[in-house]
Amino acid sequence: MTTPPSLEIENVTLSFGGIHALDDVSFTVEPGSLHALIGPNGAGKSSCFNVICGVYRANSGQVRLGDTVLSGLPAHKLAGLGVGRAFQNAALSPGSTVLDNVMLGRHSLTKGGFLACGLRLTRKTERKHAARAAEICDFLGIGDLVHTPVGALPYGAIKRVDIARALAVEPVILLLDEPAAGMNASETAELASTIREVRDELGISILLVEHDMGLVMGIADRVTVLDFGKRIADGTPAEVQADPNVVKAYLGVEA
Ligand SMILES: Nc1ncnc2c1ncn2[C@@H]1O[C@H](COP(=O)(O)OP(=O)(O)OP(=O)(O)O)[C@@H](O)[C@H]1O
Repeated sequence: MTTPPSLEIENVTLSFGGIHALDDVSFTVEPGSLHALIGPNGAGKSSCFNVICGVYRANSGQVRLGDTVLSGLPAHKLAGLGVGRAFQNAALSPGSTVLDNVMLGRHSLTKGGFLACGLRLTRKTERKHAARAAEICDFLGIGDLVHTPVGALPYGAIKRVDIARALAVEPVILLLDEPAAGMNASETAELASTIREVRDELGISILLVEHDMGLVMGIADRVTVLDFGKRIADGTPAEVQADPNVVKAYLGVEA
């Protein structure tokens, strides 16, 4: 297993009119680690996620994966560079099967993509990609659902399909935006152990953007905390939990 490159977020600033969504934010996702980005409502987590995956362009600062500068690249280029991402509102095709949705993630791995290749994609190649997509579904515990339309699945399974699609690009880093949003307690606990397995068994670095401090504290190696667009803490889960600035940001009171 080769060591993945680190993801560097360096002095990133993002404004919407007069609102500083991100104010000089820096942190590093170390190779093979599970790094959580947390903060209260409006702290800037989604803005940061969107800057990293090319949806928003930062006013200043840089995002790098190893030596590759990601800032300024369009979102669709990132998959080919080893960045997999799953969104808060899984943008899946509900009428298509689980396997067909996950196969869309294989798109970036074929020269020019499936659409460009059209009929030139050989059956053998397609079978190879379908087998890998099914293997990823097995890994995520949805292997028995590959022929089920996504629209017929319970919410927890839909989120897994979205993660499977992100893993189908064979990423070196997986970006997860509030994957537990809308899940019940047992779905959240199962998801937490799956995320841990992605790190431990696949060796993929993970950036987990999450509102819920409770979820990340048990699984993250390192935690960055944002509040009002600023980085207010960065450390191990125990360090940030004991940080008075973090307690104040979450509870609105001095520790
Ligand atoms: N597209 C936008 N246009 C204008 N302001 C925005 C936009 N997106 C975010 N903001 C503002 O930027 C700030 C950070 O918002 P962001 O959604 O990144 O926070 P968040 O930490 O993800 O919050 P939540 O946990 O509520 O999703 C907020 O003040 C928000 O109102």
